[in-house]
Amino acid sequence: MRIDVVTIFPDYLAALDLSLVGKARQRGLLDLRVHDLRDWTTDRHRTVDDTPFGGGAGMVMRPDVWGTALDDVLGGEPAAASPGRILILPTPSGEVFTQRHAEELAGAGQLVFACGRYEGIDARVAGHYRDAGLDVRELSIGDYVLNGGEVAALVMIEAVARLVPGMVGNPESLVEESHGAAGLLEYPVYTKPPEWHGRGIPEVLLSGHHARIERWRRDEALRRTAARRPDMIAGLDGTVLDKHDRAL
Ligand SMILES: Nc1cc(-c2ccc3cc[nH]c3c2)n[nH]1
Repeated sequence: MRIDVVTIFPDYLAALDLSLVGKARQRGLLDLRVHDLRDWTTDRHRTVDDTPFGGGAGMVMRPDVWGTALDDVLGGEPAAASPGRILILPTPSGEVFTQRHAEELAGAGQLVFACGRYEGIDARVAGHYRDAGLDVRELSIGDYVLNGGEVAALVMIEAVARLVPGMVGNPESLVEESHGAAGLLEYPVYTKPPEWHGRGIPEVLLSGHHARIERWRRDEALRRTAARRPDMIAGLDGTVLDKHDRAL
């Protein structure tokens, strides 16, 4: 998979040289390229923004600079001729990014993240590439406002990259996870020491009885989800909950 990030703060993406994503890049599993938007400016001051039409505070990022950058990064091919390519615009006003998005994006051939700053990117940029037939997604990572798209891009890249085959050593660990296949939050986990600040371990986890352990974990996941994310319970399809679950 190829991932391109276009930003005026390329150093913000240095975290992608570390840990799993960094190793995947070294192993050639991930072709991740970070680009400085200012490399596509044409003036002495390397200007990327201007005042908003209609007035108001702040500045807006120019469509012409973004257009030349994205045309280059998309390889100059007509957008429609590039299936498996997705242009992602992090924005507080986008659809909220979820694990389902991560799973879908992990199957793409190329992801291009356009990280805005200031008051955002001129709205014509998204429209231009959408009308050219490209798959354009305006995505939020949550209902809070950041100062730019870079942190959102880091979040989405990590969530996607860890799903790319070969990224994590044990693919099993991708199955048992919060927001996993069962659509429930993760159960609580424990490790040594068996006692810590006078707090022990749930007895069932020391029993060696795997069926009981599995059931306890499922119950805890259900309890946690009902308490913290009742919206997720409402979203479960009827097949997920068995009669034991419903009795909780
Ligand atoms: N979920 C979320 C995204 C953002 C975001 C994304 C891009 C820009 C550009 C300027 N401010 C921005 C904020 N805030 N919160």
